[in-house]
Amino acid sequence: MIRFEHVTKRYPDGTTAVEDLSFEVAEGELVTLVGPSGCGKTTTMKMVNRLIEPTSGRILLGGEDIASADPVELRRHIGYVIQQVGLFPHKTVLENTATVPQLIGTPKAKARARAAELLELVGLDPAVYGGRYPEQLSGGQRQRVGVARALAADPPVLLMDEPFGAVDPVVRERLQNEFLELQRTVRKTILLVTHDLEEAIRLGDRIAVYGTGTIEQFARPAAVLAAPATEYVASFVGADRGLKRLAVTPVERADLAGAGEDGKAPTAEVALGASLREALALLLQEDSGRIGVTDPDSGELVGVLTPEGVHRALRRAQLQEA
Ligand SMILES: Nc1ncnc2c1ncn2[C@@H]1O[C@H](COP(=O)(O)OP(=O)(O)OP(=O)(O)O)[C@@H](O)[C@H]1O
Repeated sequence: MIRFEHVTKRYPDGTTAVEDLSFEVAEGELVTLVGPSGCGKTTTMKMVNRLIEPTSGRILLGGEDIASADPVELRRHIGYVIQQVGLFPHKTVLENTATVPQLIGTPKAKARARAAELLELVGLDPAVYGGRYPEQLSGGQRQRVGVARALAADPPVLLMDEPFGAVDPVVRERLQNEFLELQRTVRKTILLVTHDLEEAIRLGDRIAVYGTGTIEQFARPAAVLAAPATEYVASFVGADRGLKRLAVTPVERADLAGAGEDGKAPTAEVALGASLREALALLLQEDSGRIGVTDPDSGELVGVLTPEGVHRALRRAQLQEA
């Protein structure tokens, strides 16, 4: 869907921001770009909607070279979410969200109805928040409006630059979870920039770990944690990658013990597919040392997870990635 072919960007002062970059984001995939400050993440992203033009190489969107597209037309198909959100201060939340559809000619009533739906989707009741101005919202709520606004024109592609950067860690984690939930429904092709490895791991279907101006490793989060491609990536992911792996390893049936072996129904539950981290957090609060695991579709109990199960799951993940 988005394809970089040998893309280099050199700024007029001679700074090489990215060099010979080649990678691809599949349709409906969420790829996170992670790396230290100044490594070229934002430059990479801004070349996709032509806010920055590459020096050499080309970028294809749905098979078409974007260099031959009209930049304004191009940007209509690409939602853009930035950390400072960039809401219009003198417009209400509803008006802000309806801006792009109206710009592209959607009748006002229809644009507003769609905006209300989207606000609902990102967890803001339009009846409560629709009439407010941005300054009357918390940072997290503004961030959600930013996401709703980017989705309003229903673009197939979303670019997100540190979209959850401006909020505290607790709100951030909640927004990330909500966003993943949302992505399950909307299935956009997303390029998301972050300097936070945890965020990259939690959100990305695949991660691009940047060194200076180049991608050191492009792989699934679990693979980056299990087998860092270079010394640099190993030091970037750090010594606690065993713990980070909890966040990317799902609870599977094979990890479970039979339900009701001791006749007592578990008092806490997670669904199959939840992360081990989530499961372990619950497990640590349970005196019984076990939690129930349910089928995400039917809600039925399919087994229980114990500390041994967590251990088994981690071993399984290690073996799979080895
Ligand atoms: N207009 C410009 N002119 C010259 N150099 C630039 C320009 N914009 C960015 N750079 C340089 O290009 C490099 C990559 O910048 P970029 O903004 O892409 O990094 P980043 O990884 O997004 O960083 P951060 O996480 O701090 O936002 C940096 O060395 C930066 O100083």
